[in-house]
Amino acid sequence: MDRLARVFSKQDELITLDGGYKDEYETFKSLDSLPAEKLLRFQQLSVNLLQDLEKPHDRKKCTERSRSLREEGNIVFRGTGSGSPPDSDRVLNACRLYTGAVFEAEDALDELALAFANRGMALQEYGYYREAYDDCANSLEFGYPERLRHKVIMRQAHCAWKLEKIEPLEEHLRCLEQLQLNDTFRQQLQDLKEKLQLLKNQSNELDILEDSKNKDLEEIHTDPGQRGRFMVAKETIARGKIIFSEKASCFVPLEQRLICQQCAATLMSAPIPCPKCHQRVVYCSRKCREAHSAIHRYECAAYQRDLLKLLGVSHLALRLVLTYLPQMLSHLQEGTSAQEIWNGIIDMTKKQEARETTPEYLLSLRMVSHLDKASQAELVYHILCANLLQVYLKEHTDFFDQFHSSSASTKDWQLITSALILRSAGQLLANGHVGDALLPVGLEPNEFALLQPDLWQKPRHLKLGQLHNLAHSELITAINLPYLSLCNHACAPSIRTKFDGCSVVNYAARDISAGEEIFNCYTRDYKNSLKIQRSEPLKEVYKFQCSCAQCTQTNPDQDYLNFHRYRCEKSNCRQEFLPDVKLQRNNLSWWLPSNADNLIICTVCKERQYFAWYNDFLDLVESCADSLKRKALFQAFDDLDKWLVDHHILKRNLAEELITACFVEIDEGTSLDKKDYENLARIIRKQLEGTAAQCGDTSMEYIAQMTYLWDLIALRKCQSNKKEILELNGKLEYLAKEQSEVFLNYYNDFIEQQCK
Ligand SMILES: C[S@@+](CC[C@H](N)C(=O)[O-])C[C@H]1O[C@@H](n2cnc3c(N)ncnc32)[C@H](O)[C@@H]1O
Repeated sequence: MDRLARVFSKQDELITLDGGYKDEYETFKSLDSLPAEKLLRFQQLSVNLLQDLEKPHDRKKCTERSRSLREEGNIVFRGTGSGSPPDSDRVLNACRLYTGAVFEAEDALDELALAFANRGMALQEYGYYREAYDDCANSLEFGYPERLRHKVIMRQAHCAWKLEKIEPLEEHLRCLEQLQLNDTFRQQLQDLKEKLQLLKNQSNELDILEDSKNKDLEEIHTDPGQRGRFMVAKETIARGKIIFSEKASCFVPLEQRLICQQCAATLMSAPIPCPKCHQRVVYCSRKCREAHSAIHRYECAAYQRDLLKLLGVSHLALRLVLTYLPQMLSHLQEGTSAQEIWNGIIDMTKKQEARETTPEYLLSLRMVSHLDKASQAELVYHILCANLLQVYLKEHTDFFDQFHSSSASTKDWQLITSALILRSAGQLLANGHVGDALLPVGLEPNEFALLQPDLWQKPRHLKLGQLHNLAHSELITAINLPYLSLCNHACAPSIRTKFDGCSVVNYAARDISAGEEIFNCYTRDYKNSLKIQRSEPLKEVYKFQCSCAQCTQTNPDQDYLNFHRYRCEKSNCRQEFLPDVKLQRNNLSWWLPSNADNLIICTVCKERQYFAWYNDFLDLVESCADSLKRKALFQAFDDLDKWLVDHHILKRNLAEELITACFVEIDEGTSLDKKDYENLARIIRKQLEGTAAQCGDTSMEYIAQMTYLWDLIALRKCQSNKKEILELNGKLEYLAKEQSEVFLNYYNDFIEQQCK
């Protein structure tokens, strides 16, 4: 980052942005008219930076590291020694080591092929047949030794049979027929042929095409004032109903998280890395790798240099341009100059059609941008990022080859590309979204959820009592959703957005009347923040002053303050009070280390509150392993009612501490006594009530907390009833598909029977 800042500040000295900001094209055109010497120096700085970022690559080391992990995996897989872990843990541990071997091999292809082959074997034994099938294909692709190929093809055929894929199975069997096989393999081949015949007899492969198209419940209106376009309900929409769904036009993983670059899957059992870009890009399947290749071919060299993580929103902007520029090309071929092409693009953005007929890229091209209102420093930063990416595409990829048949020159297309990246960056600052998902607690960004032996008993089936360990809500993608971006902001949103990989589903968060505007919330909502905490980013980033129903009422902070209601600790007062927002410097969370000097004063008797109980409570949490201290902890929790009223947010934070500490004990095999479990269940239920009140009963926060109750019910440590169990089950709708499958399996494995 420092290096980038140094280069950018040198480039900044070379350019001057004269006059007001016109548009993205004019910006780069004016750069192009710098004096030749300056322009050369300006571009050379980017070229040098890209060269500097190149990392030396030692293939021998890759080979050694990969081999060593593979050999370790082999030892674990064979499970020598009497103290070997149970079968499923042993195989999953081996998968984990083989995955390490796959990653470390990078482009040492011999090792890579062996690592994939071994992982395929372990995945097959575990029951991940689709993934094992892919790994066999990976291993063959990367040059698995000729004389042993029949083993891998046999495995592939076996997986194809398990997956009931008739055509691939036939093909693998045909291939095996032509190889020299010993008796054992001949016998296996014969068995598989019989299985194929059986499959064919019962085959009735009907692809059920789901009609995912919902009836349109919304339409777009335009406000001639500053609010621009906005979305309105065509008819009454009941709470919980799906209003619309959308597939992202593109996304990038946040913080270099290793999620599938094509479909954003997070729970991977057999990540397939790109062997060239140093373990930074993965896919959940060969199909996804294939589908993403049109984009990755232009990003691979940038990942190798670790360039993209330096560029923030400009990476998403690049991806948007890589995705839609080729789609627009046929409309722009005729343009003979950069100016003509740019005019063509702007003309396209002005035409209005119905949503169904609007190409996706036009929805993105029409998003609002506030670059004209950006500060000079911000603007220059985005210009330099766009320029750097254009230089990168020119110097390190064949991106510009696709324009050879067009009438304009490569130089024209370079200008257009920079301008489009800048335009997209400006638009994404005001329109980009951040997607979330539930992941295992404490998972490192380079670890894979489905390879954690402590969690799983079989593919996608958690072990008993482990659901709470899959309840960490994490931000994983920066994502472009141009249709959702048409919703204006209100601090009390009318939609609840579910992120499902690279798609979203938007539910009505409350009943919406016909003709009512449908609002999204761009910041934390009114129950989770003070007005001032929201209005600053809304002004800074989205360039408007919020005048929504919540912000314009007499006490705009009342709904948030209700979760900060205290009872004065002075014995001669003991009155309920709400803290004074101004005295608190707009931050009521005095318990966070960053606000430690924020005092709370009772607004009735004006006495300072000392909260002596707070540290005592945390000490008890620390000593939760001791059964007597644990009893004292439950008592201390009940005592919080003396000072914290209703669903005080701090009470909920402390409940979270208590619940997590107790579950650490449970995870370690401690059996709590009956009363402890009763107390724990009572506190979790109370916690769910509080979370429903502040965040809603379909929020990720609510679902995350629900996992604790499900675990207690599954472990038969607390009583439940059909109504509660079904109610909780209903929340699974709000989880991404891959997570809801795991939750549903858990429900079927351990909970459903208790409903009867
Ligand atoms: C994600 S876009 C929303 C759609 C936008 N109105 C359009 O025409 O494309 C965000 C931008 O819309 C405008 N906007 C959104 N909510 C608004 C509100 N409540 N009041 C005023 N302007 C708003 C701001 O310019 C903001 O930066």
